Amino acid sequence: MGNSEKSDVDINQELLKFRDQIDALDLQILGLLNQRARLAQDIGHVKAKTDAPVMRPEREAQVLDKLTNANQGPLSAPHVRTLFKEIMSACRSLEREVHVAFLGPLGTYSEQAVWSFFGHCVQAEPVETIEEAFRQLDAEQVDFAVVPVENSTEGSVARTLDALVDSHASICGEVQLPIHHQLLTQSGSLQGIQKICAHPQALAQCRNWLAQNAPQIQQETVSSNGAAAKLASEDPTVAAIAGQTARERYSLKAVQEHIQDDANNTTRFLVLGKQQPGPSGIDKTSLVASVPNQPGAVYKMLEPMNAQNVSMTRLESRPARTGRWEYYFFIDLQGHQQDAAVARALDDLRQSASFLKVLGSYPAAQRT
Ligand SMILES: O=C(O)C(=O)C[C@]1(C(=O)O)C=C[C@@H](O)C=C1
Repeated sequence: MGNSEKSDVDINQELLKFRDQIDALDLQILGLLNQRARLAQDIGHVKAKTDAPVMRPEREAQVLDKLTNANQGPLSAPHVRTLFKEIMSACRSLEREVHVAFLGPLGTYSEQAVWSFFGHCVQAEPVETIEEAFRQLDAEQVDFAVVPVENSTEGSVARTLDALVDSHASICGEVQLPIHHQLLTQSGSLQGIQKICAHPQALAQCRNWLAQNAPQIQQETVSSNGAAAKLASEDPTVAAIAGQTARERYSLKAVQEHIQDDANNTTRFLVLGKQQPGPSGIDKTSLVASVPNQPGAVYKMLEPMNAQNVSMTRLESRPARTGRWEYYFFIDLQGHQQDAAVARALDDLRQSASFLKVLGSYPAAQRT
């Protein structure tokens, strides 16, 4: 007994020694962070003279890329990205508060995408529809809007693609969010639960898990994951399927995490704005084109990318809503529109397309 008491004292002394060193380092880090924040304020004053945008997605992507390349651990690349994203978010907010509309309500995966892209020092404002997010951006009520554009199991979000054709917004960034559904209740157990509420897509994505683990509980569809979590927070007999942001926002507990049937379920979100980010070195360009309804027209449309050796990462068609069997083609290319090869491919495409709109060049999403 004497021995174990002694070793407890030893362990405490060892911990104290390390904690003293951490305390000293934390003070140094704090000093450095405030030096960094003052530099960001200086940049903010320079930008204010010309009304230049505060948020620079290409610069933030370069900062994160440089730091993850220089990182020697033991922190992982995602740790470094997460920490420095929040540091830049705080520094940016000292220049000016950035306002972002997202597809609400609170607690949706779109809200999670906002935090993932901008960090937590932004003013995030839920809106009811995708069209309203575009409208607020066009009316300059917000600086950016975040909307879903495709899911790895459910496919494209048609309303986002349609709105992109008419809007003046440009794509400034993207977020690839792994969708990890959780079963949430007030107590963290299924005892006394009478129904499970979720968005229809979430129910579909958890079908097998629910059949095996909660076959007797009634299921009810609601308009969003956030709405489901809100209901669960108001009623102890309701469980919700939603994500981590909803769990935190509504103080719910997880009965089980990761209940989606496909472990790689991912949703891609677009960050829309009024600015055109410059090249970051790791960019993508999105465009929408249509071609005359003639034999060989689609082949001709794609030929310039082949000729210029530009990689195409996505091709998606949508009816053009003209009633004449015409289609819009949504195309993602690797590279920035200011890169020589991409610029030449776009010039050639302009010749063959009956309609071409470059939706934006922006830093490609990196894993966090
Ligand atoms: O470099 C800039 O333009 C800054 O405003 C500084 C900073 C940063 O904290 O590093 C902050 C906001 C921008 O989005 C990019 C970077």
